[in-house]
Amino acid sequence: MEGRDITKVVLLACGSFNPITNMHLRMFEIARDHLEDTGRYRVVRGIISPVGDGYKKKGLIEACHRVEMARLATDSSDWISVDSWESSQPEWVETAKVVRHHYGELVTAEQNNDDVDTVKYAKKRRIEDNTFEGSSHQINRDVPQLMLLCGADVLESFGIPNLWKQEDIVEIIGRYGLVCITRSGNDPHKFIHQSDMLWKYRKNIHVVHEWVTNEISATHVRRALRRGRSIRYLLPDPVVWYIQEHNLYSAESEQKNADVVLAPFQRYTGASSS
Ligand SMILES: Nc1ncnc2c1ncn2[C@@H]1O[C@H](COP(=O)(O)OP(=O)(O)OP(=O)(O)O)[C@@H](O)[C@H]1O
Ligand SMILES: NC(=O)c1ccc[n+]([C@@H]2O[C@H](COP(=O)(O)O)[C@@H](O)[C@H]2O)c1
Ligand SMILES: [Zn+2]
Repeated sequence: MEGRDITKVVLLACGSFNPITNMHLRMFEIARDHLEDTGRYRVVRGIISPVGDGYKKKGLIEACHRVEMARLATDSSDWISVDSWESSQPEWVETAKVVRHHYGELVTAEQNNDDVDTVKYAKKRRIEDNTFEGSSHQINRDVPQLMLLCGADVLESFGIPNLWKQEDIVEIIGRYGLVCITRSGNDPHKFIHQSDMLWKYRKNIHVVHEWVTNEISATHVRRALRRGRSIRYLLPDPVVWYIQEHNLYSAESEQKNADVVLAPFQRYTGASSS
């Protein structure tokens, strides 16, 4: 029987995955080891949620390809999977909403589980009031805790004006939790220290130091492809084959959205194109 004070965790990674790389997959493994090492958590699942085309990031190729590549990359994992809900929405979805959606799915799954498990069904549901920010929202302790998983560059992007709503950051970190993997060029501890808001919720931010620093980035992979260089061993072979088969990533695809303002800036400033 699992100890009462071990919390089940589901990790959710949001991003472009343009394309997915080995480092995206490593993030999950590193995060799971770190959380489980504390003795407080058991990581039961990892979800990759590729952003929709409406994000309008420069060089972002169609979601159907990014989702399929992420599926191929996670085929061999018994705990990481891909979810296409976010990418199939007609417009770009704020990350806080994506987190909310997945938490809702976990609650529904737990309720269905209760319905078929009569022992569990008879049991008094352990529901406690969530005291977060005085919200009346309830947390069911049987539902795993959902944490957003990201690299330190995403954490530092919280400081870019008009990119994130402050209340969204508070919700993601204060209500759910964040696991942040170090990335060279970023100093998440310093960033948290310098932000009063992040400092307030620092206990919900798990900074995971990656000692085997790995500079793989999707930008590097796309650049190598444009130059006809090998990308083998930077991403799983089935993803390499998929890219070759569909002739993805060219000088032309890198110009996609070049004149378009990134969706969050459009939404928060009213700007549409440059
Ligand atoms: N090498 C890495 N180390 C730590 N985190 C990473 C690394 N590569 C990607 N991530 C994280 O993975 C998530 C998805 O990132 P994203 O799809 O932007 O990949 P990327 O490699 O940064 O791509 P791009 O170069 O196009 O920005 C983000 O949270 C990002 O911080
Ligand atoms: N305000 C927001 O919710 C907000 C702002 C910027 C990026 N994001 C998300 O962060 C991720 C960043 O991905 P990239 O690092 O590939 O740009 C994406 O999933 C994107 O949707 C969310
Ligand atoms: Zn990135």
